[in-house]
Amino acid sequence: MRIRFTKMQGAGNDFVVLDETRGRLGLSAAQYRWLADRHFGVGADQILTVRPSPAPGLDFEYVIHNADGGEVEHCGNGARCFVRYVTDKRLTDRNPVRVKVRNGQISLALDPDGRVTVDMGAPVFDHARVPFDGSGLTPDRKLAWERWPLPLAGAESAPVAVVSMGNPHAVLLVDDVDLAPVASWGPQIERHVRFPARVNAGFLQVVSRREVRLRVFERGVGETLACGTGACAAVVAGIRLGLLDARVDVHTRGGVLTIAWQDTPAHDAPVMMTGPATTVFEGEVDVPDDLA
Ligand SMILES: N[C@H](CCC[C@H](N)C(=O)O)C(=O)O
Repeated sequence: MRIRFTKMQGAGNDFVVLDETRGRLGLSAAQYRWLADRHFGVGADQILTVRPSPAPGLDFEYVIHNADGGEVEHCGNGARCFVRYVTDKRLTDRNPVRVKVRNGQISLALDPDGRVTVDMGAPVFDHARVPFDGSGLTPDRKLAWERWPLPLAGAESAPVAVVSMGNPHAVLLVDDVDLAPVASWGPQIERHVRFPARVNAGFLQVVSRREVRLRVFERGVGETLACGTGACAAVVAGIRLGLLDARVDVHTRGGVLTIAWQDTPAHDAPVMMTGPATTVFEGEVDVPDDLA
């Protein structure tokens, strides 16, 4: 099947963007995997699909597939590229743009300086909705909020803060992200039995109350250069742990994201994320129809 696509990136998290506003492509999980494959296909961390509005008051539907072909609930860096795409392609003249994601809706705005600000919605801490199974574990409460000692291979346990941004995140504090056990702990945490839907694993280094460094081993992908929802989850966790102020610059390996969250007694304020969104190239490709 010959398809047109647009290659984009937000802080180095890269995407193949597909336009289904004039009809569905009907791609399979194997075809999404092929598109994301950096050797046999185009290459991307996620595949983003633009679909027409599913309901009044919404402008588009935003569908996300990880490189492993699985559909997921949310992608923050992808949301910024989404609004850049629909604006540059003149699919809308609205700003902000309201889009439906799997678990709700979000608002995306193009800023005058060319960056993009996304209302990422409120974080979720209810373990059943992450989902996370903390049964039988005793949380560590040395800081202002709880961290759960996730049993890993050997005698190790990873003290994780658990938060959902629509998609699940486990956030660990590390002294230096460059020395963090991302390659060894990342896969163990991603597929840990206590995260029944798997999880994105964030390694957070607090530089100051307004500056952090972050690496994320993403569910369904592996380590990416940046993770937007991971940056939101890490800052929210850092604020609840009492370590961060309400507005934080997150230094990722692919660029800087600015996250703002005003914590309240109900912890239900929306998280605002600002960062770059860039079109790299346009292309056409023949996607094999006979993939296993
Ligand atoms: N790997 C994530 C989806 C993409 C998130 C990330 N690329 C972002 O910018 O938020 C998951 O399985 O929940």
